[in-house]
Amino acid sequence: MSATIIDGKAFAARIRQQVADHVARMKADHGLTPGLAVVLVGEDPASQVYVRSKGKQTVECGMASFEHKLEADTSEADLLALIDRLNADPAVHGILVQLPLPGHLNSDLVINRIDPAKDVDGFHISNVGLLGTGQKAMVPCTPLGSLMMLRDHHGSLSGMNAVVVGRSNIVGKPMAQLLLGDSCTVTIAHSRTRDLPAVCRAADILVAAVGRPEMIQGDWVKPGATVIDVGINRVERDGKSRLVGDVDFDSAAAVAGAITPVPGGVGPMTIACLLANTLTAACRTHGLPEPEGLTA
Ligand SMILES: Nc1nc2c(c(=O)[nH]1)N[C@@H](CN(C=O)c1ccc(C(=O)N[C@@H](CCC(=O)O)C(=O)O)cc1)CN2
Repeated sequence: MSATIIDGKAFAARIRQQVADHVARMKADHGLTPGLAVVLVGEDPASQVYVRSKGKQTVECGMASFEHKLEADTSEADLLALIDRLNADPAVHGILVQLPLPGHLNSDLVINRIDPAKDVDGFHISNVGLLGTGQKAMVPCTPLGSLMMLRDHHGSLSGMNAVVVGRSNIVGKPMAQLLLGDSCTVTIAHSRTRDLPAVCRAADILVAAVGRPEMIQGDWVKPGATVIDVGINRVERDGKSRLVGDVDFDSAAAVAGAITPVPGGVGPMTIACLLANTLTAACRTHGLPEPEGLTA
């Protein structure tokens, strides 16, 4: 292995410390405590773990955490009514509805009910449009965390060839917009892209967000490229359950210049950026200066 390992766990800890320091100053100087409301519908085990972590890390940063756990058969009307209450609550600066939602609920309708100023996931159509037009937006947490790691590693990304494999609204599309905003030449590739290995081999920055375990092989990676692996896939190996990314780590790390591991890469940055977005939302709501280095 020759690649530098980009340590998302350590990076996320630094972000959380920056958030905690800023929150402490906000309390002391303005008597304000940022608040994050997280809504979980149903009992998906992975979602329960993520929501617990979000609540714990929110409190550890000195912010207020409001958890709303609803039954799996909650009606759309009841969920929308809860969002309306959170939109109107001045103690709540950020609202997040944990995804995926149970099948009977329309995720687009639910997300677009959130006040865009409190949409700390950056999934509301207004924030999608603001990001796409290069305006100040709430930015989705996983792409924001990936961008922070890339900026930290490279300094400027200007002029680099970036390939994003995956076209989801949550990761692939906003990641491409952010890289374009940093003046990369961006290609969005996907499962139907012709000669996907050759497209990937042209990338100085390769972002894998395709949701297929270890699909991207070492011989798809340009020597010296930076590989950001957004995939989190649980697979069975030798009778044990393990997490792997969308990149075949060992073969890619032998070729890449830098690579994020799974676990311990992009994943921890997702929650750290959620905390940063909650702080940013609170600052914007109260007309205070935004935290430096924690926004796109
Ligand atoms: N409303 C949202 N729903 C979902 C999002 C999101 O950003 N907003 N993202 C994912 C889940 N997610 C946060 O919600 C998330 C996923 C993974 C991690 C993480 O730290 N992963 C660790 C491994 C954890 C493990 O052992 O299982 C890692 O990669 O090191 C944090 C948050 C879907 N839903």
